[in-house]
Amino acid sequence: MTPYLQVDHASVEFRTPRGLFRALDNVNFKVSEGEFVSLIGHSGCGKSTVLNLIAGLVEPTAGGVVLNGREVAGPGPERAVVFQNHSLLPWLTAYGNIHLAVEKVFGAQETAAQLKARTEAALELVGLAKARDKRPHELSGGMKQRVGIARALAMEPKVLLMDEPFGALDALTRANLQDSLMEIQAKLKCTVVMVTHDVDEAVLLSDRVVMMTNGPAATIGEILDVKLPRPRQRLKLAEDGEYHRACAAILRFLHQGGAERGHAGAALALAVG
Ligand SMILES: Nc1ncnc2c1ncn2[C@@H]1O[C@H](COP(=O)(O)OP(=O)(O)OP(=O)(O)O)[C@@H](O)[C@H]1O
Repeated sequence: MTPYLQVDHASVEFRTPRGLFRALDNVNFKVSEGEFVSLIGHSGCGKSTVLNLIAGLVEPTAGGVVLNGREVAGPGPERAVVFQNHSLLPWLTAYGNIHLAVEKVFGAQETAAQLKARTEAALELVGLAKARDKRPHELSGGMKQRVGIARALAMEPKVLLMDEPFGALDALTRANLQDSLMEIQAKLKCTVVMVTHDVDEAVLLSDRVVMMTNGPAATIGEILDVKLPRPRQRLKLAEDGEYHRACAAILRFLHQGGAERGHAGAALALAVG
């Protein structure tokens, strides 16, 4: 079967003042349509570079990315990105930020009423209908991330790319948004690739977790299937043996395979113990 999305034996080198730096080496994995895949690995290993490669923001030096049978050759509206820091335009309201993206993607073929309906539906989807007229400085961190997610989803992307979307949020807001994301994904059945540092988050949300080795020249170490039925409820998972086995497998990889000997390994050993 042809995969929906494939990072196909991709390598990335960056030019630096000290010469070429090989960030990724022969990264190869496939994602099915509607699947939720997380990328996890130690800080600086190359997770964002993989995501940017899929987004078309970084060019591979070897290999490539194929989406739905077509080679990715730059950014496109069928691949929407949500960053850790919301990246909203400060002078526009929540409605305005989403509407701008909607207009860019659908403006040429749809009426003003249709664009308005799309924008309102996206606000509704993330539970922000009442905050539509607020500007980013009037919104909490979690609300800003919700607007960012709504803006990305309003573009009806084939693939939603998320780079540590909840990394800057407190634990409760984060849990809340994770639950919303699971509901939204169940409803829209979109394909998601998400970068995270958080083992629990990866297991809770993902169908598969792609574990990366440390850089330079990072590559895929292992891929874990998360065999937990959906819908998933975090409180029930706390007592689920399969959930704990999945978390332990990732921690083991990060500790043994992904971690450099030294500080990173020691820190994770504390987390496991
Ligand atoms: N434009 C660039 N030029 C030079 N080096 C870069 C560039 N972008 C990334 N790198 C390097 O490539 C490596 C991978 O970076 P990347 O941001 O993908 O890692 P990451 O796993 O997402 O990190 P973190 O978890 O800390 O966000 C790092 O060593 C980084 O310094």
